[in-house]
Amino acid sequence: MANVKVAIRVRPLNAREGVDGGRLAVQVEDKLVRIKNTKLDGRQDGHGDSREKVLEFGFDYCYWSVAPEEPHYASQEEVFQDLGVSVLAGASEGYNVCLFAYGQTGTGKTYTMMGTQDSMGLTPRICQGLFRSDTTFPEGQNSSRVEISFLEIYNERVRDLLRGREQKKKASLRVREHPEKGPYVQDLSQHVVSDYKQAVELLEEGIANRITAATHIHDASSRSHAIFTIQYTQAILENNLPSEIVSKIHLVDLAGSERADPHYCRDRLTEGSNINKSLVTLGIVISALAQNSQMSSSCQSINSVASEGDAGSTVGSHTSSLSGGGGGGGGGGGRRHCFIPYRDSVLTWLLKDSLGGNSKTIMIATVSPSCRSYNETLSTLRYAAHARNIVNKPRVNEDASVRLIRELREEIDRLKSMLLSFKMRNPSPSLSDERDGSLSDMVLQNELKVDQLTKDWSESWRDKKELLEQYSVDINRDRAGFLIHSLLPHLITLDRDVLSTGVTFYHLREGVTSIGPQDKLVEPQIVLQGGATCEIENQSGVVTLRPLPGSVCMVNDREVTEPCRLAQGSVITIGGVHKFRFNHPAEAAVLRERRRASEGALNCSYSDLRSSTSDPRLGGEVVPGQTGYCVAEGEDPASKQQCVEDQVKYVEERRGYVECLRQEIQTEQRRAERDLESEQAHLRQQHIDIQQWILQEKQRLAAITLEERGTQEFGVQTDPIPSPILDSLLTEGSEGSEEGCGQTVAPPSEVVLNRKKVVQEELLRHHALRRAESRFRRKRLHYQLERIARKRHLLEAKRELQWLEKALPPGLESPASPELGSSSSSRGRQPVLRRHSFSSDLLSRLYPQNTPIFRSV
Ligand SMILES: Nc1ncnc2c1ncn2[C@@H]1O[C@H](COP(=O)(O)OP(=O)(O)OP(=O)(O)O)[C@@H](O)[C@H]1O
Repeated sequence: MANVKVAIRVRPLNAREGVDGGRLAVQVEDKLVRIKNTKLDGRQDGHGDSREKVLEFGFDYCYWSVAPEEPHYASQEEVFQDLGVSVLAGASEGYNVCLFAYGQTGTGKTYTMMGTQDSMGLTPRICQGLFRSDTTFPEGQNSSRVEISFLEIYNERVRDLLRGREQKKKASLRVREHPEKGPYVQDLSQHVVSDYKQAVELLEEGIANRITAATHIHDASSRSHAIFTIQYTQAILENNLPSEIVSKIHLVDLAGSERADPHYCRDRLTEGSNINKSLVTLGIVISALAQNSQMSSSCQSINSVASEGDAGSTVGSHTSSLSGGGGGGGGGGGRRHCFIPYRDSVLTWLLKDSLGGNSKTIMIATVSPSCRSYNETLSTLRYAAHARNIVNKPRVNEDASVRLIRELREEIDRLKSMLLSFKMRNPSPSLSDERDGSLSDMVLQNELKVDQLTKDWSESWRDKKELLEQYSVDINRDRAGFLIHSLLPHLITLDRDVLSTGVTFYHLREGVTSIGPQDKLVEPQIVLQGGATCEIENQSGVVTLRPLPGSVCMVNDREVTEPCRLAQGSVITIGGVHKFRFNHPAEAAVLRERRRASEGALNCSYSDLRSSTSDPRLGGEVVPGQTGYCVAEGEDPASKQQCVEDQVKYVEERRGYVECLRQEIQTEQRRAERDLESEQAHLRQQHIDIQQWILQEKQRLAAITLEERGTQEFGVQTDPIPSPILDSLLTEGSEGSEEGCGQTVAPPSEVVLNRKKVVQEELLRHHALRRAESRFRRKRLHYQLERIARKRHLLEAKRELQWLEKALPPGLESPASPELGSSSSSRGRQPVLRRHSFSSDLLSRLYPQNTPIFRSV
């Protein structure tokens, strides 16, 4: 439980207030604020007027910021040292914290919360403090993440202040309520920041987007309530127990309350009435909460009344006016708890947790010292006095498992000390044995439980952390999308279900990742519905898919029955329904580098060369016969030599690669031909088998028919019976039986039954043959398409090689491949080639020697 802390800050007199001598109505002394009604000065004290001449209010902090030369002047730094530091302390302990500035328009809310160019306010100072607080824990034992969002509530609508320019005028965002996390703004942009500079840039961007306008009192009055939220997540390792605590810091700059002026334009009046409406709701909420808190704790109520002294009665009367008399008097007269109308305004709804909920809350009420603002200042002080009575229930936002482990550890300590004191009091073993034993058992049990829980939690934590380390999420500020980077090979689900909306990533770590249904004996790492099973092995970056018996696996729509190496971008289908895209970030990086290199070689050719050789101002060394190489300005001969060597090495590698592709195409072609031939032979054999079987069956049927009909003369054909003949046999048999049926109803004869069976069998065999034929045709087409794709790949590689060879210095070029022709060395001038930066080490790991890109299946 924690009361809302309240601070009062008195700003300097402004030009308007200073004209009539600048009479002051407010005084500050330590934690007391006195307000004097100067209108009563001329009258006899108290006579004929029930109003108090001087009212006194007690607060947690009072800041006098009227004139810097005064001894008790409170600067921005002093305010930060009290309020900002306690915000940071609360956040670092894992509490939600809210700091909000309330006050009449022009009294210094924005100055206090945001500050000016020369005088930083609380918000930027708190951001600064957040990025400094990493030193609280020993090195390497904690890490933190800071996410920022910034919104304004204008005319009861929520706008995202960090949505980029093009979306500035877009419709308002919706406020929703999560059953556990409470109210939140749907689609509000969150921005991960890693240093103070980024945080302040966001703050400035939001402030620039905020709606301000000139009013009679203030030239740049904020016309909206602004909520700057920092989500601060800390990962901590304490007593070997890793944990994560999350704290939300709301820094709120409310719009100023003001009296409606009929001379304002309609927009200004609507704004004003909305501002006032939400502030009145805030007042009612504060008042009702204060009343509830007082009822709940009579003790607290007495304390607060005592500390407020005379002001208590004033506050009490004001409560009823704010709450519309709904909750009875402020002194705890009502029996039932008041209803808190959080939802009556967007502001109170969003600040629900900060007011009476899970948050440590500080209110800073800003006032003018001038006697001209007596009424507004008094109203602000009463408002603030109410807020002081609100009791919140802040709790550390940590994982339930961590809390349980900590509580169990505390319990163990308690039991151990009980055991110790028991032993000390009963030194005789006979007396203490029983009790001692049960206590020891409890300690032991709890210790075992804690050990297990700590182990489980640490493992799951490590897994999660490892996973997070491999990913980085980039939420793009100005555009709608966001990007997830991962360094490990991974699968992304391609869901067929149109109603599925999530995206799932599966990391393929070093070793074997098993994929299959949950009901397997050993639970697979990737669980799929249905009977689909396979394994994917990642061995030093080489990822291989291994289908398991009884499951159909396809890679790029081609069925695989043997282990198959996966390449970047492959589409895998497991069990016909589960589709994934395979990504290999390291391989993709190498491929991108290659592409860039070949594009670079193509692009930076003759134009570079021409300029480097013809324009001496460029400073490139022009060597007759060797023009165009490594013409980076001022490069020394050694690095040029190195550059040329690199180029030669790269060309060699590419040549090997082209050769490897060519061989692979030939091997694949031979394999495909062999495969198709054997399949064709199989088909042929199948066809012959069917024919032979038909012949046998025909003969068998003829024999049975003859046997059955005895002397009846039925002609038996001796040539092979194709399917239509069997059909006619069946018809013949049927006709025969129909004839019989014309006279007597007899069961079908054995011949008829046999014929039917044979016909069915024949149909089945023909159907199987047709299926095998169409499979064969598909396979042939597939091989053709694959060959085309391989050839295209080879062509691209050859073209790249051609360019690279052309770029080699004369004398250095190795003999070009016969297919490429002799074009490379015959050209007069050579194109410029830049140095390539990819690692050949990585390349050889990803593409080990003799590993074909298209793996045979
Ligand atoms: N403590 C202070 N010291 C110096 N100047 C101050 C102080 N407080 C406020 N001011 C000045 O008073 C003027 C009004 O302040 P500010 O804009 O912060 O008021 P506000 O309460 O946010 O007004 P509104 O509610 O209309 O937005 C500004 O020019 C600001 O620089």
